[in-house]
Amino acid sequence: MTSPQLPSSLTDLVLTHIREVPDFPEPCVLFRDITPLLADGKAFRELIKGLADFYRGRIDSVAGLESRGFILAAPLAVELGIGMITIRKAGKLPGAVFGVDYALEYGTARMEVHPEIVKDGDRVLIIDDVLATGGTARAAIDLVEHSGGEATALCMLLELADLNGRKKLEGYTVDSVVVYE
Ligand SMILES: O=P(O)(O)OC[C@H]1O[C@H](OP(=O)(O)OP(=O)(O)O)[C@H](O)[C@@H]1O
Ligand SMILES: Nc1ncnc2[nH]cnc12
Repeated sequence: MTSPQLPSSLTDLVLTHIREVPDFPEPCVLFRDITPLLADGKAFRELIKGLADFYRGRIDSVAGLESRGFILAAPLAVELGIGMITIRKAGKLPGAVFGVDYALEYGTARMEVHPEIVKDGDRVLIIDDVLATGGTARAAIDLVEHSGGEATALCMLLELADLNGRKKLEGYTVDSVVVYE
């Protein structure tokens, strides 16, 4: 069975609201800045409503990845009337956490979750702004699954295809609103 495709109207909406900033945060990186999209209330609302229509009835909770993923996860969860799972960088969540270390382009990082927040068998949508090397998204899958949830789909606003992030996510549904080849 083929999985449903995000509507192309959402792709156009996002594409027209992204600002490209060369050499940020370091030389030779072309930074894709989502802040113009967030600042346009009509466009931001249209995006969240479009994503809600796409996932309605197929997921039980939305996992947002710190920090730009939070900006998308929270309104989407509210629009759908479901809960948001907060996946944070190391040392930010209080109490007992489960953590996963992962590789960045340079160095390593760690993401953490409160495992009891994820209900057994919950269909979880993982959402973030950018899929680059895929390390962050892969760590999020491991956190959700270790906590008893099902990583039903990953939604990425922007996918930087030349960094091959999808390779780390083989076997999972990855819905990217915009793919930069
Ligand atoms: O696919 P990867 O190579 O793992 O990279 C993608 C991650 O990088 C960015 O986050 P960043 O760590 O810059 O944090 P921020 O959201 O707090 O800016 C982006 O928001 C993704 O979470
Ligand atoms: N090129 C890029 N633009 C915006 N966010 C990013 N995160 C990782 N790479 C990025």
